[in-house]
Amino acid sequence: MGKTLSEKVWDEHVVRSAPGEPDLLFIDLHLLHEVTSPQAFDGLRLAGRRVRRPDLTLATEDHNVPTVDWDKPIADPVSRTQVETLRKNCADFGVRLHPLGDVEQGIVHVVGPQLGLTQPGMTIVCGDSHTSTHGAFGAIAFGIGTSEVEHVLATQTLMQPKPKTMAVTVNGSLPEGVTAKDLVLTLITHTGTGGGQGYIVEYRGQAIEELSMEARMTVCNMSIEWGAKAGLIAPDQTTFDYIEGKPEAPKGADWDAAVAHWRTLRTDDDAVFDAEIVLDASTMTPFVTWGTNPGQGAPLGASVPSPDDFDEPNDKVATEKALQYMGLEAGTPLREVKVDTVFVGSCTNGRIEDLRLAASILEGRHVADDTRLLVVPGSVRVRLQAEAEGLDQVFLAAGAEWRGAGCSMCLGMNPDQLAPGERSASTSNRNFEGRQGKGGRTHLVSVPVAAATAVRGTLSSPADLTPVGG
Ligand SMILES: CC(C)[C@H](C(=O)O)[C@@H](O)C(=O)O
Ligand code: SF4
Repeated sequence: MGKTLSEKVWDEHVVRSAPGEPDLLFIDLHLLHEVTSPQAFDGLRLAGRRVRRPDLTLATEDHNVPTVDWDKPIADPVSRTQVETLRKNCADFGVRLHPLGDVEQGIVHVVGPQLGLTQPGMTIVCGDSHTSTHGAFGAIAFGIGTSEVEHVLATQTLMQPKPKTMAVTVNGSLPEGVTAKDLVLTLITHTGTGGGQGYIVEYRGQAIEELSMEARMTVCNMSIEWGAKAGLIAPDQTTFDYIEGKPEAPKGADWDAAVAHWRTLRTDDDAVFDAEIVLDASTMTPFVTWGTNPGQGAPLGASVPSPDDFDEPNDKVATEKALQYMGLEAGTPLREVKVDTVFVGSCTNGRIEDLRLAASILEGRHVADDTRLLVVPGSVRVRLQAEAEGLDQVFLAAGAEWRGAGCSMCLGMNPDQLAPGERSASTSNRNFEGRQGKGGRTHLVSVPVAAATAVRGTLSSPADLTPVGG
């Protein structure tokens, strides 16, 4: 019997396997940030150990950094301590760090791919659940806890039970204006937030093959939001073209050898998955969340649901609770929901293609009165590229705030936060209670929906906008 893609990558990394025990895996790339690494380094210090493979370890500052005044000392004492601790740890242990102010600084899941460090067939870990993003390149990539971070720092290996395999096959093509974000939000509402639990998921099918690398990252990013251990996509020409020429990509004969190997990283025709979900992309529409988990979503053209719309008692209760927190009334058309703040950014949708798309919609238009738009590049490189293309000028002319790189309003660990009761349309990946600030209300949306919502002030898609000059 053949093997699935994830089984191939897994098997290539097993250092030790014994019946009834988790496998010991070699880790090709270990990414670090300021939030989940301090105790891990403390553990090394206590045990008198060094970092086993600093050459396979990379750190960046992203969660606690401000997106304005980044050349000044960090004002918040907790954030400042986190960042300073990372700097000291990286200096003490010889780990490469891209700090605030460095041209390679940014969200860890944006930085790895843009440096060409993220490559097909790798095992990649980070003390961060959205490490699944890197699966877009055909890597097994997943988040780990702080004690596991310590283990990987010390040994460059990790104990892991082999997950089951699932295929998500997305047939057909996405309609014009419908994005990877709509696809993955649709999937999560279909499966629920626990639907992927215990599985490594391979996304495949025509709609997935047609996605750009950055759009594939958007899909894989949200694997954890439906409980999957990891999500990956078989590497193809789109993948190779994206990696080629990146600073850390293989060069010359090494490149040819790498691509030859990467071409073998496909699920064999006779391989069997433990489970499969089949979706049709051609029926998908702009999709937004109305609730307090990423699985509480609906097409933008629908109305806020009522608890009575659900059969399961748990779903009824969850809906009632979510509507109360979100300050929404059942039956309200989603397009009438008024939004205070729009956030374009995060490791889900903070890359250059996202900013180009947002700018293409905002060009010649203005953000609605009483609405605030924050555009936050996922990395300094993304910021500089956007500025070279004049996208910053489009954002500023539209009345948006153009910020520095970081996680920003994706989560309330830095100054970019919602006020209690404030409502956002956000291109990030989590809408939990308080995620963007205590009492804040989050609607997860695609980039086009975010941009159109900023212009109209209510949840909208570009199709709702009057033509520029019209
Ligand atoms: C802070 C970090 C551990 C966390 C994660 O694991 O994902 C964060 O990045 C998030 O998105 O919630
Ligand atoms: S952008 Fe958001 S989801 Fe991504 S790593 Fe930062 S906090 Fe986590």
